[in-house]
Amino acid sequence: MSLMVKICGLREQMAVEQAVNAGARYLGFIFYPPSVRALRPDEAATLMADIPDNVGKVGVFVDPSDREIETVLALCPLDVIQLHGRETPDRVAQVALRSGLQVMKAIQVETADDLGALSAHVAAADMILFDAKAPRDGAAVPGGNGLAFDWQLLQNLTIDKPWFLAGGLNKENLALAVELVDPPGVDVSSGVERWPGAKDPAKLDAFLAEARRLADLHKAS
Ligand SMILES: O=C(O)c1ccccc1N[C@@H]1O[C@H](COP(=O)(O)O)[C@@H](O)[C@H]1O
Repeated sequence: MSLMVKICGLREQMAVEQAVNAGARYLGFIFYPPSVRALRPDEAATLMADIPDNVGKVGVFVDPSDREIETVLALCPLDVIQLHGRETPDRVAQVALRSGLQVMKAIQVETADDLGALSAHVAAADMILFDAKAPRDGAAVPGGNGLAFDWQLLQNLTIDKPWFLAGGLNKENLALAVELVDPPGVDVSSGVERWPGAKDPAKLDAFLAEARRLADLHKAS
């Protein structure tokens, strides 16, 4: 098993370099102004300048207009557009067609009902990401909340596209998550931070080392 790791919500050059050197497969940059991790396109472009081609650059959007996406793409060489709002499968397909990029659709999960539209999203998107539903507080952003959901809901899932488990992951709970869900990829933001928006070098290294350990364990078994 190779476990893909996506580190999301990057804002600092040092953290970008560290994530690349420690084996992250994807790096995520937030283009959603209400988030504490949001970046302007020019700031993100600077952070992306030296990322090697084998590491995917993911732009995270929430119900974006075409114009919002185009404004970011004018400066940022994204590989993947992550849609983390209430986008329908038709909208997902439209974004993929217009941008020519891969699209990762985030599905926010609380109960089995939240997986009802999964097959339509799988058909429309190139990748799927499962995250916890945001708190019902009206001020909450739809992701990056450090909240996990009931991972058992994803057990025995068969999806013929790459997919990621996200939501409240950290070094301590990664082994259990991987054992229960066996995801091809995992995605983390809060769990490798000192405080919202600031990545913690020690937590970042520990998370990526744990992901490598779990992948090696799986290979050896
Ligand atoms: O991180 C954010 O601020 C954010 C804002 C809006 C949409 C998505 C966002 N983040 C995504 O949420 C997952 C899970 O985060 P966490 O590990 O639970 O903190 C994160 O990896 C991003 O893909």
